[in-house]
Amino acid sequence: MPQSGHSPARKPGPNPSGVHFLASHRVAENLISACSPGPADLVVDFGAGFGAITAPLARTGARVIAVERDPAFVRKLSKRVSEHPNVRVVAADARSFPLPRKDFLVVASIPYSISTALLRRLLTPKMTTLRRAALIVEWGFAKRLTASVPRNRELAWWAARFDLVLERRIPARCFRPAPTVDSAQLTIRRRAGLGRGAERALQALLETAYRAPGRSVRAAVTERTGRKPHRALTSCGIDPAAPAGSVQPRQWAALAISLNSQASTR
Ligand SMILES: C[S@@+](CC[C@H](N)C(=O)[O-])C[C@H]1O[C@@H](n2cnc3c(N)ncnc32)[C@H](O)[C@@H]1O
Repeated sequence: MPQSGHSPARKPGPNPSGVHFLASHRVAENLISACSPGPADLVVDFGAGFGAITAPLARTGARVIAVERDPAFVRKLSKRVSEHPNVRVVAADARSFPLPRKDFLVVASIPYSISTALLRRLLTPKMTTLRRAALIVEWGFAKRLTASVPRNRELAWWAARFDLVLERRIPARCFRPAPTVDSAQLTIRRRAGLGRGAERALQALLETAYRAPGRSVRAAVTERTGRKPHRALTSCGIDPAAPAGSVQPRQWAALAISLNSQASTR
């Protein structure tokens, strides 16, 4: 996270301008324990820098991929973790680095500037293999992501399929140099029970709902399914007369599961 800008032309050094390194072991440990990685896990650290997170991750025995774009940091980090064969340092851009095809975790303090792009890569695809993530992100960004009612369809899609939790505030003083704003620890876990069919139902529901978020959820679901949804809505705790844009992500997830199971038993 904390990075107010990244010029590809800047000179590497111990403290390149605009990059804020995590300087708190406790914050790194909290982040790692939110995912509890072990030797059976694959963990990706995006924007690994000098390894404030990669180094303690290495000691968990998990297989670690540390992705870092700056060649000078890549060299230093490779040296630092050279005694850990479970760590691979990759010189790459986190926005295009190929994500693992098998189940993986992410533990990272990601640059502010790529937060949205990275979350889009991790949370948008239907076929994502991300199981869990613990991220340090900018405080305001974490608040928007975890709002009880998502502000748009993309956030609703992420928050309905993944449980997004703002765990704690991380004061700016935990970084060197300190950024101007605080950060947050965000944890991300896949919701159980949303299979392929329910995900398709969810996508269709959100498309319809967010086309006219002020319209009642009853009207949106009726349009989508062609059926009267009263019982399905109330059993998921949704007021049928409420605006479609006011439904909470976990309610959308429950509704998609319910509508999908009704469709498959008819
Ligand atoms: C905020 S620092 C965090 C460094 C380290 N994880 C820490 O906590 O101290 C962000 C790091 O991400 C790297 N970075 C910035 N943009 C990147 C990108 N698109 N892909 C990969 N790394 C990037 C920067 O070079 C920097 O090392």
